[in-house]
Amino acid sequence: MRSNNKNTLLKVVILGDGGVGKSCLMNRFVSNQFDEHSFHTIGVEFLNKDIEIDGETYTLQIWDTAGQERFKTLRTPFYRGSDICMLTYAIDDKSSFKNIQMWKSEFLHYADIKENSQFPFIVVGNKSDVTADEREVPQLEMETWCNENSITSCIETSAKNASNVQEAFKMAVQYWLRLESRADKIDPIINDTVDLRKKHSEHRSSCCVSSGDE
Ligand SMILES: Nc1nc2c(ncn2[C@@H]2O[C@H](COP(=O)(O)OP(=O)(O)OP(=O)(O)O)[C@@H](O)[C@H]2O)c(=O)[nH]1
Repeated sequence: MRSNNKNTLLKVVILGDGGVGKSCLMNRFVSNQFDEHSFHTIGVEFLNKDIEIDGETYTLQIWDTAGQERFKTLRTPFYRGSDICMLTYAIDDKSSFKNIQMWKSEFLHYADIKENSQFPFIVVGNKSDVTADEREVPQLEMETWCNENSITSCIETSAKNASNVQEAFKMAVQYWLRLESRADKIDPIINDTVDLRKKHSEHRSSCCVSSGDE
C-alpha cells in the first residue's frame, strides 16, 4: 500500500466528450464553484485537492482534458502515470455516453495499460439536474455498460447543483484502494518500487495549455 499514514498523491484524469462538464466537475470539487459559461479546455490543465478517507489524506492531482477531437494530440501525452480515470458523459447527451467506450480505449492505449488488466475507471454521468424530458441516458443503461465492462464504480453527478461530486471522487479513490490492496497481496515488492507520497498544498498549477475561449 502507498498510504501508511502519509499523504498519497494520486493522478486522476477526467476524460469525455467536449461539453459534458469535465472542467465544471473539477472546479466544483476543488473550489466549490460552478461556471454557467465555462469555456472549452484547450489541451489540459490540472488542480490539486486533498481528500480524506478513513483518516488518511490523499492529494488528488486532477487533470482536466480537452474533449474536442482536434485537441487529441495535446491531451494524450498526459495519460501516462495516471492512477484513476474518470470516464464522463452528460445524461442529456446520448452520443457522449456512447463515446465512453472510445475514451476508455484511448486512455488504455496512451497510458500504455494492458486491455485486460484491472484499472480504476469510474463512470460519471454528469448533468443529473436536467429535467426528466431532457434525459437521454437512463441510469440503468450506465449500470449495464459498467457491468459489461467490469467497472464497479459509476455515479450520476451534477456539477451545477453539487450533487454527488465529492462522492464521485471519493468513490474513485476507494476503488483505487481496493485494487491497490489486492495488488499488494499479489506482488508487494513491485508495488513498493514507485513512491508517489508527496506533500502538496491545494493550489492551481499551471500547465502547458490553459482554458480559452473557442
Ligand atoms: N445543467 C448542467 N450544466 C452543466 C453541468 N456541468 C457543466 N455544465 C455546463 O456544460 C457546459 C460545458 O461545461 P464544461 O465543464 O466546460 O465541459 P467540458 O467537458 O470541460 O468541455 P471541454 O473543455 O470542451 O472538453 C457549460 O455551459 C457548463 O455550464 C451540470 O452538472 N449541469
